[in-house]
Amino acid sequence: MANNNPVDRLLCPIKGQLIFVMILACLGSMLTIVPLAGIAYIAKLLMGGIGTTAIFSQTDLQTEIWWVAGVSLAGLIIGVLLVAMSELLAHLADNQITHDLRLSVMQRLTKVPLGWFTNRASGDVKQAMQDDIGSLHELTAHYYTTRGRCYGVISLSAIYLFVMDWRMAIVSLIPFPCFYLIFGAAKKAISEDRMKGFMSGQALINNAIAEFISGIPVVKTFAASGKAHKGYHEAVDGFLQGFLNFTRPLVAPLANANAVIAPIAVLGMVLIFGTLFVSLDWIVPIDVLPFILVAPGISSPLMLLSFSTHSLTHATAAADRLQALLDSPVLTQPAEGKSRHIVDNRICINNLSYAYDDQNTVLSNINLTLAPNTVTAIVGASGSGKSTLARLILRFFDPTEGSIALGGVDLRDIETTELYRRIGFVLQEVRLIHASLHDNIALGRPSATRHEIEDAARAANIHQRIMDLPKGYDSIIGEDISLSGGEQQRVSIARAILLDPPILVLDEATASTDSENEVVIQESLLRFSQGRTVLIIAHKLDTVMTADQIIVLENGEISEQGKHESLLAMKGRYAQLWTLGNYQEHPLEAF
Ligand SMILES: Nc1ncnc2c1ncn2[C@@H]1O[C@H](COP(=O)(O)OP(=O)(O)OP(=O)(O)O)[C@@H](O)[C@H]1O
Repeated sequence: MANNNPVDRLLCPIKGQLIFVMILACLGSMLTIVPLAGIAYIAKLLMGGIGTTAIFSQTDLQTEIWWVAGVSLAGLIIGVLLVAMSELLAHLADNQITHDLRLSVMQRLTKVPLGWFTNRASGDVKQAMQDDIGSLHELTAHYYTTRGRCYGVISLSAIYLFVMDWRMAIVSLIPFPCFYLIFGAAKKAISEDRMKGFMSGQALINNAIAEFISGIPVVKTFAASGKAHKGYHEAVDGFLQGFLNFTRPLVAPLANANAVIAPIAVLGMVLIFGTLFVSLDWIVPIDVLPFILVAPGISSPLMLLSFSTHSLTHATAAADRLQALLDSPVLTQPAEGKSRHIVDNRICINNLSYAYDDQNTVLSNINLTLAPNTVTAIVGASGSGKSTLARLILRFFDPTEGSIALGGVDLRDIETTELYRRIGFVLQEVRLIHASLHDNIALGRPSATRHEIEDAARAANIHQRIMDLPKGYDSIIGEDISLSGGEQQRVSIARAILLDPPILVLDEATASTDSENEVVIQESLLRFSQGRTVLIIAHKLDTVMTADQIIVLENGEISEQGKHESLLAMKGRYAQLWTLGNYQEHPLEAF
């Protein structure tokens, strides 16, 4: 049966190494017990135990003591070396898996549909790439060696004590099962409801903090009313209550459990029962020494064992998220060569429907052709599905029903690189990278000359703004310059223009631009779109009134379709939107 444990699946490539480091750590820590046993043995020799005076001459006794001391020292040195080696190998294994995981996540991210990113905050990806891989470090680099060391110390100590005297071993080890009894009872006291309350409180507070930080300007504006902080306060109070419910039943039992196995408590047990057994003549006083030396040393590895389960819980949650990321569905890539059948730059949308989830169909039964050399505009109320349609043409997602063909070939049969070589796009949400303005514009064509980049920037009406900067095109975004939303859009328009694609999709490409710049950009886009297949999504109807066809979307369906004049004459939804927008006829400024 396949192993579905996310930790096991993620750590599978280094499982062998982890088992090996665990065994090394176990052996190493066992050897560190040898000096304690050696000390006890030497003490017994010196005190005349084991009938030594009878069998050892003075010289033999000295030789025996040197031997034992030598073996003890060797045990200690080899033990420490083995433990150190296990730590080193665990960190090497961790480096390997971290490196491989980062690469796998990156590779996966390059294969997921672009629409995947619209559904996820970049914070999620950052959490997986940085925080979750960091949590796995606890597991790979430390958990297995810690467990190995603990098992080694506990098992060899117990065996050694039983070999020394089984009765003393039993009474010396009694505190340790007691620890688990008390600790186990405490864990049972935390019902699933309490655990859920604590976890959901934690999630609520995380969201509240994120909202609080992102909304600080608003919070400050409304702080006088005191209401703005309410959500945050409620989340904090809720978390506190959940935290108290969760921890209250734990505090006392945990303190008791820890007290029971504290080294001093174990030593107390050893001394009390040692005295008793000596008075009963079951053992001689020197027989208590191994228990004094070794039994208290079991406490800390036992505590470490119980705490190390925390890192396992943490790592399991992290592994879950990472595995989900690695299992994200990828965009199916067609067999090579199908793109060769693309005959022109015509886009045909056939009976297309799309739903983001099972319940809500966002687009239904769309039939539309975007012919080469024409500009098609999509208008409609907010939420009518305009951006979704644009994203489907860009293959951010595949249609739920129906198909989109480019030059007679289904988009699903066109390799991604070929698709984006043919279709350029400028979307509402602009993404610029932390690099120079030159590199940002040349992102899709790194071989472009400075002259070509400047021409593209001129067409997007951003050239002069860039030239006014002290470092010009070499200004690093985010370091040398902070661009406004409109300026960012103009940089991304320059980027699309430089790519020179035969098909262009513009989704509110000038939405953040002021009216003056908008007119200039619309004019340059108009020049640029000549001879291409262009799809424009616009909120402002007057910016697309000269489009070859205007599509009116209503609740995910095409309600009207035609040229500006014929749509106005229909006196339908378009005419209504035109009247509501109080637009003026000024065709020169439009497409
Ligand atoms: N990633 C998504 N996941 C789920 N639903 C979505 C997603 N993106 C959009 N929607 C929903 O799909 C519907 C259409 O959204 P879309 O963004 O396509 O509309 P729009 O006409 O472009 O709106 P606007 O003009 O405001 O940008 C809306 O109801 C929206 O809530």
